[in-house]
Amino acid sequence: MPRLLCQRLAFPIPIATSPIPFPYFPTKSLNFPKNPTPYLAMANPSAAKAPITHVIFDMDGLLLDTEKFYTEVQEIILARYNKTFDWALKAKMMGKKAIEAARVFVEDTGLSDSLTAEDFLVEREAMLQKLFPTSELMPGASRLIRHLHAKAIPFCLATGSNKRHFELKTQSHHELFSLMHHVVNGDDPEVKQGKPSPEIFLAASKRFEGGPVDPNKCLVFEDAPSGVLAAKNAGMSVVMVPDPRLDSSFHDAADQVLGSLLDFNPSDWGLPPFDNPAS
Ligand SMILES: O=P(O)(O)OC[C@H](O)CO
Ligand SMILES: [Mg+2]
Repeated sequence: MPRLLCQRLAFPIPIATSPIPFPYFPTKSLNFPKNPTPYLAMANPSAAKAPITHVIFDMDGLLLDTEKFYTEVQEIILARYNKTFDWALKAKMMGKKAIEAARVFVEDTGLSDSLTAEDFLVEREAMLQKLFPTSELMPGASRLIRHLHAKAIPFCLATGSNKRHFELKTQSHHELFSLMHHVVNGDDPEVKQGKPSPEIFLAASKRFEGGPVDPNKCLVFEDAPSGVLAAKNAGMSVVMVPDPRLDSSFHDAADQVLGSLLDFNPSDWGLPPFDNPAS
C-alpha cells in the first residue's frame, strides 16, 4: 500500500488502494444501530477507482471551526450534573443530526432519566445561537473551495447541521458558501437518517447537474468518524481531516488522512493542481 508522507503529521499515511470490504461496519462501536441495517455500498467495491469528478464537503469541523462550540456547551451542561465530557463521547456525536447526537449524549452520560434528548437540545440552543455567528473558517478551506470553483470542478455541501444552524454559522461567510452548487442539510426531507447512513451523500450526489453522479467519482471531505463511514457506505472516496484529539483508530476507514486542508494535494486524486501550491 503506497504511503504518503504527510508533512504536518510527519508520519506516513497509507492511502487505501484496496477498497474497504462492504458492507463496512466500524471496528469500533460508533453507536451503530442495535441491529444495523447493512448499508450496502451503491458502487461495486471491486471496481477500479474512477477519476474524481465531483467533490462533497462536510461543514462542521471540516470547513468551519464549530465543533468546539458543541463541546463548550456540552461541558457546561454536564458540569451541572458533576459529569465531564470526553473525546470518546465526542467521537460518537460529531457529524450526526442534532436529535441523533442528543440521544447519544443523554444515554452515554447516564442522564436519560433526568434529561430527555429533546430537552438537551432546548437547553443548548440559546448558547449555540450566540456562538454560531462567530464561526471561523478552518485553515485551507477558502483556498480549496476557490480553487475547485476556478477549475470548474463541481462541489457541494452535505452537513448534519440543520438549515437554521447552517445560516447562523455561515452568516459571515456568505460569499464563499454561495460558491457551493447546492447544500444538503441534516433536516432535509430526503435525509431520514444522519451519518453514518449514506443518505446525505447520496442525496448530494443526485443534485449535481446531470446527477446522480457515480459514487466512484465523488470525493468527500470529512472530519468525523460517522461522516467517513457515511461516505464509504455511499461507495465514495473520503479524505479525513480529523481533530488531533480524536483517537487515531477512527482514521482506519478513510482513504487519506490529513492534518489540515492545507496539506491536500489535488493531483493525488486526479484533480487540477493548485496554481501556486505554496499559497
Ligand atoms: O457538518 P457536519 O456534518 O459535521 O455536522 C455537524 C453536526 O451537526 C455537529 O457535529
Ligand atoms: Mg463535520
